[in-house]
Amino acid sequence: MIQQLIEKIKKTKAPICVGLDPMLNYIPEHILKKSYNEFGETLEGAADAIWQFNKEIVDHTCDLIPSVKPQIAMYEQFGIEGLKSYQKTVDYCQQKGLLVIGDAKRGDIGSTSAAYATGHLGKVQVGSKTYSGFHTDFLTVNPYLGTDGVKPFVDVCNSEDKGLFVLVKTSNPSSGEFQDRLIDGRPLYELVAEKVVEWGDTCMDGDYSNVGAVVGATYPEMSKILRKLMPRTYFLVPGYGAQGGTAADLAHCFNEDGLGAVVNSSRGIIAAYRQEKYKQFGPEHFAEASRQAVIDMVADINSVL
Ligand SMILES: O=C(O)c1cc(=O)[nH]c(=O)n1[C@@H]1O[C@H](COP(=O)(O)O)[C@@H](O)[C@H]1O
Repeated sequence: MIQQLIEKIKKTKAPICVGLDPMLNYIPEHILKKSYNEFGETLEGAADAIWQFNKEIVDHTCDLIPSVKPQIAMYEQFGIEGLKSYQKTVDYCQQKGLLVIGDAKRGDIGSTSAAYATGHLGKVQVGSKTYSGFHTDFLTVNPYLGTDGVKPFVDVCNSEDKGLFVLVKTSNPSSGEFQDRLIDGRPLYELVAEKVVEWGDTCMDGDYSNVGAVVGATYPEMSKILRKLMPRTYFLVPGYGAQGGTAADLAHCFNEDGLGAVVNSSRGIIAAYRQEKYKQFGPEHFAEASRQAVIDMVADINSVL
């Protein structure tokens, strides 16, 4: 699966994914009004609004990008109706030729992880039939429970040709509370990185592994070390844009071949029309503002490669 992502990155010259993290307060009034008129101010109305919003952004950016990353929490907050919009978004993006990184950060004891892996990446058996639940191409995984919590995801990657991004060093301000703690003189994120390499060795797809790592753009010194520790691991790099990460901070996440990382921006793209820089588009043309923000992000990142 990682080779499919690499092919699309090479074709678009855009090592990015657009984070589809819709919040109602980013959604322009005209979309909200239409959905509320049809479904009322209900969970169904909200779910319809986030779907319409996503669809327009995808329509305006899909020719420029290789991948998207819907964050499931943004959908789950609207219950089942929200999850239906998550599913519709995944289907639509895949129809448009995009690879979908499901951001669900799952991980549990082995048997429960196996069910998560089945639901998000694999196939479930129902009597004589099999079905794909959310059928995303990649999934973010929390490694806190250790190898037996991660292995079921790796197994599904091998049987279904899917991919993972395992949290190694996250972008948030408190990430160091646990991740930077020294164990036998070494930070925990390095030990997790070594495990990710070990898990990934069983799941190679060409030069890179289908088991990738999440490495935040907000900790550039650490990404430099991690890039060396994990030469054949693809990085999903969140934290660019809204969280303060810059192109200069990203340079170390890439290998010398210009590959090795896919940079996410969510609010910076989907809510671009609210930024001073893109205000001229106005809320009616929010998706055109997103398109321009994608063009600017790609140019910015390519300038450091
Ligand atoms: O796994 C992730 O994608 C993730 C890991 C991390 O360390 N930091 C992080 O921000 N994310 C996600 O990346 C997205 C960042 O959104 P923006 O800050 O709006 O670009 C959100 O969906 C986060 O949940």
